Amino acid sequence: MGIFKKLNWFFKQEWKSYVVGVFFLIIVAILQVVSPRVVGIIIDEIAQGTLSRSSLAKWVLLILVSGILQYLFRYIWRMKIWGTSAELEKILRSRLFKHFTEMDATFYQKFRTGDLMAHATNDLNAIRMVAGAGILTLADSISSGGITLFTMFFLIDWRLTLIAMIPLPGLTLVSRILGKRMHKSFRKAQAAFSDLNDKTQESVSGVKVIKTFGEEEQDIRDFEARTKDVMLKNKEVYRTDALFDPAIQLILGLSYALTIIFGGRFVVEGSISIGQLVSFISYISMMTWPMLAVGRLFNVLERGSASYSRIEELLEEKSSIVEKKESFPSLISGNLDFQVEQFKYPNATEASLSDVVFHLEQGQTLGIVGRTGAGKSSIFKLLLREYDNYEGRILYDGVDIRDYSLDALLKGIGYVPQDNFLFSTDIRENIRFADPSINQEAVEAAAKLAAIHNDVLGFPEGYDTLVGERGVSLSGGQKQRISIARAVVLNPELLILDDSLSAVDAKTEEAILSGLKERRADKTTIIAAHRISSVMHANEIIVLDEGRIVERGTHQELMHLDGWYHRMYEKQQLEIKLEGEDA
Ligand SMILES: Nc1ncnc2c1ncn2[C@@H]1O[C@H](COP(=O)(O)OP(=O)(O)OP(=O)(O)O)[C@@H](O)[C@H]1O
Repeated sequence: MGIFKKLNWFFKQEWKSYVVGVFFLIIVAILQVVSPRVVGIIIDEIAQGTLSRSSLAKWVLLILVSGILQYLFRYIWRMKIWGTSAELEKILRSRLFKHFTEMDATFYQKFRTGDLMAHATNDLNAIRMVAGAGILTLADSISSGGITLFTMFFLIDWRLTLIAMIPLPGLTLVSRILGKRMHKSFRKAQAAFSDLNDKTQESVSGVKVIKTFGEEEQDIRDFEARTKDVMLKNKEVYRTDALFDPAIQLILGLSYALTIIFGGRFVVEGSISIGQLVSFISYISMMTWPMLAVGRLFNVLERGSASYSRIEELLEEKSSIVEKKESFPSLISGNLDFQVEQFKYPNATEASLSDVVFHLEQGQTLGIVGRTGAGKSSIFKLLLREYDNYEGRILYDGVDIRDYSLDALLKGIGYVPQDNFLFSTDIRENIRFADPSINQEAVEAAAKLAAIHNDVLGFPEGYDTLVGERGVSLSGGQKQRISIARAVVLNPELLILDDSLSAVDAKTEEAILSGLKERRADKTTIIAAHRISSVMHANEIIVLDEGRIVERGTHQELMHLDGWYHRMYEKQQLEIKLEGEDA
């Protein structure tokens, strides 16, 4: 029943609908006892020979009217209670989604996509059942069970009612034992479903890779193992579930037996009429539903409670990135000072950045090169405030980036990530993602700067062409250039290109870089690349190795150093020459 307490906030908010729903539910319960009593009266009138045509018509009409009213009122309470429960699912889903958008990188490393999706679908469904089926069965079993018992007690015979109730405490025992088992097994089943969801999500998005490596068989086997696990855990849930109804039937069976033994004796003794015994037996059969409902209620509540704790655990996760109460609201601008003494990813043992210090005047460009895993992307993650747990400071115009509001910081940065991502909409919307009110002229200017404009004109529907799963397939270079256009369209204070030119050819790269230089003369740009040609015109270039700056300077200075940079440059020049000869 704890789950009702947890959902109290919702019931308080929606009490009106529930009051109307429960009111009609009680009316239906009262109407339900009419027919068996009327049947009992008719039987007694037959036995006494007093039944007339007109009294029979009266009783039949009463049964009919009660039937029609039950039909109407059932409709009302179902609409009220079911409809309101859908509202709960909506509220929780919005809350969960908002929470997802506020979470940091650590959260997304800890919880996988499929798992989060399982929470947002299956678990919310189980909670909605509490507010719908749960409330309904609770109110229904109490009202119809209570009213039936009341009628049996006061209108038929109180002794027989007490005797028939003897087996009822068994119900509490059964519910308690099976309820506990249900909670445990349902939690396990939901966790297994999360796991399966993850697997499905990963396999579907990675299907091309799986096929290229001919690993379908292995993947199918893996999938089957997880499906089997979900099935076995759900079987356990159903096994517990299946034990409820027979246990209740057994308890009811005992009640019937006691009623027939003792009720028969009372009829013989003449303390009750035969008609009353018939009504009483009908009432016992009417108790079947409230009692089954109690079983179902526990089932629904235990499932809901298991799911609610899973959702609560997610909602309790806190983002480590918190905005200060009095944050600096103006957009970032000015000089950038990056002074990180040490940065370690949460749970990592080794530092990913050590003593990385650079100063960038407004309008300057910084180049970052280094082997893979050297720490280039880590610098960007700190600039974008994906992590706060570093020693040192990052200042924009002398103000720590942790003092800016997140909005002010992130709106000032145009970021092209390494694994660029396009949304399933048209090219125009992808480019003006940051602000849908940007006009076509600005979109085209950004596309020209990113050297994608001519490609777009070549597509069947130009800027209206859909991309993503249902649209055209774009080449890696085209995707990269649309991502660049998206980042430059607002002419941000800081532009970050994280290996964003890797899939474009040398000529296009040159066109993009010179365009950026011209357009962004008064803005700051950071370019990380494997190709030296992407960074050689930067005001300063840093060479990273294992998270440390090992060489720094302009292209000329680095060439004189005769270190990693120089060797890399020579090697890449040689490759270009060989490619040219091949061609
Ligand atoms: N989320 C993470 N948790 C723990 N360690 C991480 C995480 N992301 C990156 N690292 C580690 O931090 C180091 C630096 O990684 P980073 O992605 O910054 O390198 P990079 O220079 O951008 O490499 P590449 O050129 O291949 O993109 C690597 O050793 C990497 O294993």
